[in-house]
Amino acid sequence: MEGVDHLAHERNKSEFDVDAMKIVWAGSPHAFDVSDRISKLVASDPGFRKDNRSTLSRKELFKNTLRKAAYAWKTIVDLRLSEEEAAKLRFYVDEPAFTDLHWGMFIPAIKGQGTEEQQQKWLPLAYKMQIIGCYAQTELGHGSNVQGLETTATFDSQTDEFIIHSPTLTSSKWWPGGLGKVATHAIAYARLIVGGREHGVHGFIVQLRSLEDHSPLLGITVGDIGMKFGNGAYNTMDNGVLQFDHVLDVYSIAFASIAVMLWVSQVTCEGKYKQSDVPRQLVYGTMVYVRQTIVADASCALSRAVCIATRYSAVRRQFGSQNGGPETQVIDYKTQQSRLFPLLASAYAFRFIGEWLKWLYADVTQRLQANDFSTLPEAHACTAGLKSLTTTATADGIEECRKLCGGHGYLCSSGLPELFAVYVPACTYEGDNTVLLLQVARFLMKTVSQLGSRLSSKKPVGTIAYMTRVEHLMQCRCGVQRGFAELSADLVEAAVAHCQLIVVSKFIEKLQQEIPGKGVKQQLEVLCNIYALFLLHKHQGDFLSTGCITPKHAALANDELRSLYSQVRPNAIALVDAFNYTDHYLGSILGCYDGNVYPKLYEAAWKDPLNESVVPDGYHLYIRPLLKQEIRTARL
Ligand SMILES: CCCCCCCCCCCCCCCCCCCCC/C=C/C(=O)SCCNC(=O)CCNC(=O)[C@H](O)C(C)(C)COP(=O)(O)OP(=O)(O)OC[C@H]1O[C@@H](n2cnc3c(N)ncnc32)[C@H](O)[C@@H]1OP(=O)(O)O
Ligand SMILES: Cc1cc2nc3c(=O)[nH]c(=O)nc-3n(C[C@H](O)[C@H](O)[C@H](O)COP(=O)(O)OP(=O)(O)OC[C@H]3O[C@@H](n4cnc5c(N)ncnc54)[C@H](O)[C@@H]3O)c2cc1C
Repeated sequence: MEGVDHLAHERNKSEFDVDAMKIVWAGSPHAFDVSDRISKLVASDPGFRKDNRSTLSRKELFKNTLRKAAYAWKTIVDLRLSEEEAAKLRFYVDEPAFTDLHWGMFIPAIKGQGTEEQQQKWLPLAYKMQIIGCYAQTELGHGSNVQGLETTATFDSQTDEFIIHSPTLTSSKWWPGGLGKVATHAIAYARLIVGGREHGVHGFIVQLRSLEDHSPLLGITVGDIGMKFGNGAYNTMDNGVLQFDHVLDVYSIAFASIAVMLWVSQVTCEGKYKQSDVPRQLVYGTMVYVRQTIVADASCALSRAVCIATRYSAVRRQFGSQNGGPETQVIDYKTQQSRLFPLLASAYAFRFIGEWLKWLYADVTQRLQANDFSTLPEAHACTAGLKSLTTTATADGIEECRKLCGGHGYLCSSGLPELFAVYVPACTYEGDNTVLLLQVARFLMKTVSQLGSRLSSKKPVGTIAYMTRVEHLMQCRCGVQRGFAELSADLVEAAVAHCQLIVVSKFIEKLQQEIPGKGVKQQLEVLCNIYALFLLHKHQGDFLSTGCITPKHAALANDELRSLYSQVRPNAIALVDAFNYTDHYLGSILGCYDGNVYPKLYEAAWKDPLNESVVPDGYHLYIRPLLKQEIRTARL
């Protein structure tokens, strides 16, 4: 039944203006227009086909990614796309590639930490992709503990150059995306040594490969670190290993073009190190920037999984047939709703927290430029904490969506296994999620310790303003200061609660704005209430044990949740349509717009390479001898 909309009856039930909700989701009419146009452009171009990823070998997969990146770049140049349109094109191409690190970390690192002179030298080349960069921080032995990195950068006052060296196996750079096979340059992080003294970890721009024939420069050993989790998935990326060797050959390094990122500190020609008066934490600035983009991306990945699971739940029927009539749509089961609708609410909540964090980041950047560093600790805590919260919830949410789709969710053609495999490293990269929560906990404890302190006249503001209203924090401040490590598991829970408070309060603030479109605000209110009450329900033990609510409140919250799920039910399909995803982007038979799932699943199965022949390769060697009881004599 090609061309029939199997979900039309669901769409007819909706009680709000879907087109207006699409604008809310996109952020503005302009953002919607760009997103809509570029998504259709990508979907209609066979050059961006992606349905064969899970069956390609690593080499074929990687070559295909190189082709797509070159094709994407040609499209961007030929169509003279703006930066906003180019970023959307990358988003809808939907394939991790070296270009992400070039545009997402290498360029921002130079913009954020390089001197004006360095920016003038490197940015024009990088913008035209005449050099391709990566971000080489993590080593085999250390990722989280950045101050523990072992690579050294020793200033040689004779030649005015830095000699970069990997002194041990564990100091090999390990993981940087784009490094393995593509990057010509890296921002490499190394301990700066000047005149025999160490001055902590700094970033250096290092050329890795020849711009003529792509061979590694002298003293540089570089390659890919190998296959990662899942088929296709993140294996389109060449995460790499890199060693610098200068030990007996200073010229090898002199050959390379190396420059320290000097915004935070300076090394004079006479070989003197000068720390400038900006906080040294600004060396970590690129991570703050990327964490903020990761939060904005979480809602995209979660909404995609939720869209697939919601549409399929409306198509799928099991049990409950009355008098030979149709069986029950699984979306009508209360258990299905109680698993699915909080995820739908989370997708919207994360969308709005992403928007707010973008604003916070722009605000702190503006202040830094005016030498106002006062909000940096809060910005660090918010980006770290929200990155941790949203990526954990999204990875778990994608897996829950797979289960919500039953057996068919386990097929690659559902799109969910690959989405999970691509997404789940977000819980680790840009800071392990627990390590990041410990940073939030540290920030909270510091704030608590300053509450009521005679030495500090500062009142907590922004996301920690509520602390002045929490009386018992005043009593517990001394104990926590002494026992941080001992209490760290509990403090991580407190950090999550703090971040959830930010998400809920920013969702509520969003609803205080004018939101046009019939019924749109009402739908968002329902989702906001689901998000908050679901948390209360899930953590009711904590709320009850701390006396924040009574058992009666807990029961009422649960009743209210059930009623809210019923209100979402008729609008569920329209709420996921509002994401405005093309079938190409969703990459899922279960989530296709028209809901025509079964014929598509059946057809896709026959396209599997195993079905190219009726009798499989290997029959004569392994199956027939087994059947004929000849296995003992067969040569396996
Ligand atoms: C196809 C063609 C397309 C063309 C397109 C055109 C344009 C399109 C654009 C497309 C863009 C693409 C977008 C893609 C997006 C990017 C993709 C993302 C891919 C991700 C790849 C992954 C990369 C990485 O993983 S990089 C490595 C990241 N590593 C980490 O995160 C390490 C984690 N560790 C740390 O951050 C720290 O070291 C930490 C915080 C754990 C250290 O703790 P510590 O021991 O306490 O450290 P210390 O140094 O002593 O700290 C002292 C002090 O400083 C505070 N602190 C720490 N960090 C920060 C910070 N970041 N900011 C501010 N303050 C900080 C810390 O709290 C201490 O404070 P006090 O307690 O007050 O002293
Ligand atoms: C797909 C992918 C892409 C990546 N891309 C890049 C890149 O482009 N550039 C780059 O430089 N790096 C990159 N990385 C590396 C990434 O940033 C690190 O893996 C990450 O920061 C985690 O560090 P780690 O591996 O050292 O983990 P570890 O710190 O070794 O973590 C192991 C375990 O120890 C726990 N742990 C660690 N420290 C503490 C502590 N203080 N207290 C309590 N528990 C602790 C963690 O919670 C975790 O459970 C990438 C990683 C992945 C997976």
